[in-house]
Amino acid sequence: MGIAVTSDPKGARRAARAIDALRRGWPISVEGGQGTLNLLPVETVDLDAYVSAQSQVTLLISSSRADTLKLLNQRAAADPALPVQIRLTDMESATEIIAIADPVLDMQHPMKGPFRCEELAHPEAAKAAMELARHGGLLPAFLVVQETAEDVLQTEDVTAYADSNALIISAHAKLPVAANTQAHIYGFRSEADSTDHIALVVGERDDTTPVVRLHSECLTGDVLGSLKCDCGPQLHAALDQMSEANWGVLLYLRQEGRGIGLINKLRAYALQDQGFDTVDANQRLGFAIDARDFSIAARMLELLSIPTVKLMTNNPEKVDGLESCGISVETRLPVKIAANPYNEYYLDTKRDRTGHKL
Ligand SMILES: Nc1nc2c(ncn2[C@@H]2O[C@H](COP(=O)(O)OP(=O)(O)OP(=O)(O)O)[C@@H](O)[C@H]2O)c(=O)[nH]1
Ligand SMILES: [Zn+2]
Repeated sequence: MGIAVTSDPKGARRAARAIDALRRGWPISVEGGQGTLNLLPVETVDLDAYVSAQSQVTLLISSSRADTLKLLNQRAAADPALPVQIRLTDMESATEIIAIADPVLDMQHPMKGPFRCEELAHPEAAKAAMELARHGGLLPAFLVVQETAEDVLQTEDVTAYADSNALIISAHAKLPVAANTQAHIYGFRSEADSTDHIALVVGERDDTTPVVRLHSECLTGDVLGSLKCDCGPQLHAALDQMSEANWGVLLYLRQEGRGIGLINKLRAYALQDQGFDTVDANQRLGFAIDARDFSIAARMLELLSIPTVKLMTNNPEKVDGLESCGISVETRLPVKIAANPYNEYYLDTKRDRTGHKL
C-alpha cells in the first residue's frame, strides 16, 4: 500500500483534468510538437450556441469515421491512422455536426457534406485527443477552435495517464462468494485514473500455478444477464473452474466495451441493431476494434506476486498482452460457453474476425 507513482504525475494529472473537461463540454488544448490544437468535444458542448455564432466550423474526426464517410481519399497524409480535419461551410444546425460524429444517426441522416478536408496542422496532438475522448467514454469528434484552454496538455501526458505502473493495492478483505466461500478481494487504484480494478483470489493460495481469468467489465452481461454476449456465463464458469482447481484469480478489469466505455458500447449495440457486426460497429464509431490495455492486468498480477499463470481465455491478444509485460502464460485454457440465438453471431464474429479460438 502507499501512493501510486507514475513516471510523470503532473502529466497524468493534466490528462485526467482534460478528460474531466471533455465530459463537461469544456475546451481542451493539446500541444503536439508543431503547435497547439484547441478543441471542444462535439458530444458534450452546447452545439446550438456554438453553431449560431459561427459561419464555418472545423471538425476533427477519427480516421475510421472518415473512412465510413468516404473521406479518406481526400486527404493528403499517408498515415491511415491519423484523424481527419474537415471544414464545413453553410452550417445550418447543430444536428448536422452531431450526424457527422455519431454513426448511429447515419440511417436517419444519410446525406452529409460536402466537406473540405484540410491538412492536419498537429497530427500527434490530434491522435492524443482521440485517445482522451476514448478514456472519457465520448464520441471521438471535436470542434477545432481558436481559443487556448487554461491548461495546455502535452501529447505524452496521455501516455502518463495510462501508465499501469501507477497501480497499487489499496484494500484487501475476505469476500465469500457463491462459487467459493474461501475468497479474498483486492482493490487496486491508480493515481491518475479514477477507475478502480478488482482481483478476486479464489481458494487457498499455494505453490501451484493459479488459474487466472482476465475479465473485462460488461455491465449488460455481468449484471443484467444480457444474452447478446458471453460475459456473464464466462464470469461464472471461470469462478467455478477456479474453485475446482487448487486456487485461481479473477482480475475484474474496468474496461467496459473493450475499452470504449459503457455509452459507446451501447452505441455499438445500436449499430448492431442496424445490422453491423461487433467489429464494424466499433470502427464506425471511430475506435479500434479492441482498445484494451492488458498491461494493467500484468501489473495487478505483479502486485499479487503471481509471475506465472494458466490463462482462461479464447483471445490470443490476452496471452500476448500478458507475456509482453513479463507474465509467463504456462497454458491457455479455452473457455467454452454454449451459444444462444442472441449471441451466436457475436461469437462467430469473434472467431472469424478477431482470432478467438477454442
Ligand atoms: N465494443 C463492444 N464491446 C463489447 C461487445 N460485446 C461485448 N463487449 C465487451 O467485450 C468485453 C468482453 O470481452 P472478454 O470476454 O473479456 O474478452 P474476449 O476478448 O471475448 O476474450 P475471452 O477471454 O476469450 O472471453 C467486455 O468489456 C464487454 O463489455 C460489443 O459488441 N462491442
Ligand atoms: Zn458482455
